[in-house]
Amino acid sequence: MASITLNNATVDIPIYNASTRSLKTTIIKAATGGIIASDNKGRVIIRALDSINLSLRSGDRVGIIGHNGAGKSTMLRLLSRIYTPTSGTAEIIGSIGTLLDIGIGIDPESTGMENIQLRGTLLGISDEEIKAHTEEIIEFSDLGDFIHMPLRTYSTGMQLRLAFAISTMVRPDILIMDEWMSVGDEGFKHKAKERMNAMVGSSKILIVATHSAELIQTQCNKVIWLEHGKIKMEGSPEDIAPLYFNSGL
Ligand SMILES: Nc1ncnc2c1ncn2[C@@H]1O[C@H](COP(=O)(O)OP(=O)(O)OP(=O)(O)O)[C@@H](O)[C@H]1O
Repeated sequence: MASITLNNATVDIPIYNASTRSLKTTIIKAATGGIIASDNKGRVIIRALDSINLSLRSGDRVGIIGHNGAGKSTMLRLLSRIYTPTSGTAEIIGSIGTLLDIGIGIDPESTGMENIQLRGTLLGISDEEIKAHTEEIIEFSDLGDFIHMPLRTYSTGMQLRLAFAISTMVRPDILIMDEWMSVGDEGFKHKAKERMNAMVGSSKILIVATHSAELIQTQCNKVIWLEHGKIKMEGSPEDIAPLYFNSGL
């Protein structure tokens, strides 16, 4: 079973080096971004998500759309448990896998082998699971003996191959992605697509933030349209996508 329940979930990001005084003149709301405000202690905050109510169940394949700064990445971070709500609640049941910033946690001075361990640990994967997948990651990334060399000796494409192979080693209940990942040269792209499809196919809930109408039409059965940190509309791709993509945003 996998489920996500957000109840009036709000995410405020405190900004420590901004002054509230200069904001008093900013009456007109910016066209993009969350709401700039001050909290009850007078500190400047950005309300990136504002009172979100959401209920997702197994079988939901959700596309999150919205203009720049609407709150999509913040939503992905909240659903990945990177952020906790400032107020309201987020109940997330099921194992979570993310394909966000796949290069994070990759150390250029460490070897490929060491990076499998480092990045795997950062993704919350147990030592046993990392060990069980190591051979398969080496084979999939096609790095041969380079796996024993420091990452700074890899080309960008080689680094991406390894990062991708590590990030896709597990099959989570809830898969959270920032756009569709396309990595490597033509040969690798094909393999990577198959592996992505397998990961997406076995996930119970898929959440992808995207600016692509095609991705929404082909992969999603639900769309959430965010604007200034709030849900503006929620519904089927057939209903929501034309409204959003034809709105000139
Ligand atoms: N680390 C941060 N510090 C301060 N403000 C932030 C931070 N991250 C996001 N914000 C603010 O939160 C709001 C939502 O940002 P978010 O990155 O979630 O938007 P987005 O919809 O993913 O945008 P984009 O399509 O441009 O990536 C914006 O107003 C942004 O200024």
